[in-house]
Amino acid sequence: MVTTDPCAILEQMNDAPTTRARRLLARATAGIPEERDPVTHVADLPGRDAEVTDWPSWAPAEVVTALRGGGIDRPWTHQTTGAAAAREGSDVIVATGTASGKSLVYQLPVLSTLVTDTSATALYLAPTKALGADQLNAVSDLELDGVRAASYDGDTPREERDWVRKHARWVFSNPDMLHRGILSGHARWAAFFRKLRYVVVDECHSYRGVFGSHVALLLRRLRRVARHYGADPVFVLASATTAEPAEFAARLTGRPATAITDDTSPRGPRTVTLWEPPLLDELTGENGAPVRRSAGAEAARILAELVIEGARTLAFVRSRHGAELTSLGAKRILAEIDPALEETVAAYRAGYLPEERRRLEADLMARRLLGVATTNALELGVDISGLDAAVLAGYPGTLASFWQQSGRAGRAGDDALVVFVARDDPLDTYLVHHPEALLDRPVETAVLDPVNPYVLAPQLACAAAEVPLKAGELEVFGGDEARAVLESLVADGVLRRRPSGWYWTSRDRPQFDVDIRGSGGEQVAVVEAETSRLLGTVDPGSARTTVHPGAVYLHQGSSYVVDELDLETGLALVHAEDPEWNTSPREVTDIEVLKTHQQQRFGGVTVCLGDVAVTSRVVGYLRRLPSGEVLDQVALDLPEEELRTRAVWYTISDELLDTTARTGNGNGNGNGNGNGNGNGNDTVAAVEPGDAAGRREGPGLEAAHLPGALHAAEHAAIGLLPLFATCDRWDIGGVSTALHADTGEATVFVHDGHPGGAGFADRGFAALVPWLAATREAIVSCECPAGCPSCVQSPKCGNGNEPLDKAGAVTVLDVVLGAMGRDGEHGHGVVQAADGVAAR
Ligand SMILES: Nc1ncnc2c1ncn2[C@@H]1O[C@H](COP(=O)(O)OP(=O)(O)OP(=O)(O)O)[C@@H](O)[C@H]1O
Repeated sequence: MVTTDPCAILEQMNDAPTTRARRLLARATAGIPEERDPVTHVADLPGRDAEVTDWPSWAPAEVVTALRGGGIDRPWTHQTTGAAAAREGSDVIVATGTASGKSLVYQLPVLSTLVTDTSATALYLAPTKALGADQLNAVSDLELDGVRAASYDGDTPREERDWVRKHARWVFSNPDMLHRGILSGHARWAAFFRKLRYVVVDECHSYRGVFGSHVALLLRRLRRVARHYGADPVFVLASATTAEPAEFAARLTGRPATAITDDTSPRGPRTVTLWEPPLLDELTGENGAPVRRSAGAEAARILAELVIEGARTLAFVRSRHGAELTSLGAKRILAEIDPALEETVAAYRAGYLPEERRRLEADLMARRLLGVATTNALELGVDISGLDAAVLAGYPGTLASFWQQSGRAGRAGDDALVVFVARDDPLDTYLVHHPEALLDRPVETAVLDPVNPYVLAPQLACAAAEVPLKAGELEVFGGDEARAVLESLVADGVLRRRPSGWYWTSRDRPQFDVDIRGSGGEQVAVVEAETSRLLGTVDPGSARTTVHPGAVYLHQGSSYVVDELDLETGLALVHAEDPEWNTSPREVTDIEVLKTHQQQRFGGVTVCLGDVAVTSRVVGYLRRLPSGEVLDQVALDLPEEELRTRAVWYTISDELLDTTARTGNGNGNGNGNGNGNGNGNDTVAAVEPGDAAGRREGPGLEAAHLPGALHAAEHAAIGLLPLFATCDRWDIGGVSTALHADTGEATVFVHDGHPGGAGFADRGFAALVPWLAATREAIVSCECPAGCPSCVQSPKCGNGNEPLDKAGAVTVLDVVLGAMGRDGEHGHGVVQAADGVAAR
């Protein structure tokens, strides 16, 4: 409506967006009624000017000329500081923001050395083949004489491999190839190792969890083999911004490193917006819970609006399928407005060739493309920056990724918009209502645990097969832990102990049986029955839940349905089919405490960290529409499985529960049905009927509500742990019970999802108070009446999210936090340990 009232005009002028980012935001929210305003927070982050310096005098002129020709006129200060430290022989980790020129920090010393010492060699490792190919192209484009950079990965043709081994001086590879293709036959690489001067570990923050633990041991193996040939290479690590980079580098490589964290690259100002999609009136989810519009659908709408404004935008979506759907959604909206705009939107996911990535980068730069919906494939190492906007559909799992993705937007001198759209889960809900947890917190350090015996055992076997292990070498592999693992390897006949050390005796190479990306054991092959094409492999531990008969399996954007799962032969047969539903397994689970490593008592609350055995059986699956609507449940009969891992748990004594019930501490009037006789992974464990009944009464945690309250508290805690440990909610599980046989009390367990653990439970134990406080906050800040996916429902609940008692969960957490807070000394002891490393 046009107004002529001068006051109103003045007001409108004051309200009018002043920056481009604010104008884009106004466009994205235009037409949304105020009562459905999805924006929960807007923050304007300032920009920064570059700090440039001169090229170091030690860099040969031809190297400087080549780099200048590649577009770098003068280096930024942090680049020369890092490069100089590496040049002087110190291991370096450069942990600075997106597009801050980390590549130059290793290119400068490596290229300088290769040019001046014509026999020197270097190794570059990337977590993905695509990134390795991109970085190789960047170096090859410099056209420096004699550098002979070449890739050695799964795609390198056999006939080229010989040439690379003999002649390449800078080899671009990945951890998988280093493990299977280089270290396993290192004698053939003797000349390369003898002169190895640098090892570059790019995007090293992605080495976390079980994979990170494997890579940490792999890098120790690499150093040993290099030493065997008389070389002692300098390690240069590049990482997204991370907390405690020096400590992380030391954990990853086993040796101290100099950290470069002072980012002197220029950065434009950014407006970061937190966005919570509205609850839908027309749909309900599991157990009648309200559901929100999906983050992907919301991102499609925002993407379309920004494209209309001519803003170059990347939308990050968590799954490949989701990225395709978001791109399609945006195209559909644009087609109705201007068919020409439809062509400016595309989807991008992993598996694209380097040339395709290049084309995409070029198209975005030339504005032939304006909007791209992508998985995190465009997060690592790709040379796309300076965009107008980034939309993040769902929290990418770590703050490092959050900043990495949002850093694609913003160039010096021009402001950019970042929109974080919450998915319907507790962590995202928490974050959009607690901007400080997203915007003001230091980036977390990556969690890995190189002394996990399940990782250490196969890695030590590989190490011994490469070069017999000597007693003096064990410190770097974990000292006592390594000795214990070696003893068991000897007892099992895997290794032989001789006075001079530990020897691998078989003719076979152990590397081929050790999957560094999995958690051990034979992978299950997913094969299309009709064509016999191998689509991919699945961890043995997750095969029952991801490729059970009837499961919908997504591969590279295509959908398949599983016909048969044979666990003995490790084979899942599938056929191409794209049903409108997805599937989620139902399981029953039991947990047994094997050993308690740490225990703290706080009055009636006890918190523990220890080893557990989790036994689970998949008993069926739900078929669910993308809207969340459940179609039906299908029964399955699969064998039981045992997982030995680490867990953190808390117990509440009967007395404390009785007090709570009597004093009405908490309102306990949720909707839990308290049947308490289901059990499952991430769910309530078996409870004898009536065991809790009769013991507890009152308005607080009364018996009938207790299983649902514990179950809901457990779900929300699983959802929030990724805030404190760099894990995904799918990396961890949980079990809750009103009476556990081993603890004798009401207990909530949260456990690592991998054999031996990956350090996540340890992290949870160390950060118990802030973690449970955030869990409580996530529940109370959700507006739903009785529990929904944004707070206490879990997408992977083995029990169909029953029973769940939202209000009871708050009471449980109040009781636990109250007890820990009351017993101040101990309580604080635990909190302080929270910032420590998750080492054993
Ligand atoms: N000193 C410099 N001056 C100008 N441009 C530079 C400078 N250093 C690097 N660049 C350019 O900045 C871009 C990003 O560099 P680079 O890919 O090395 O950054 P990065 O920190 O590794 O990025 P990512 O966060 O994607 O890993 C490249 O196009 C590069 O050419």
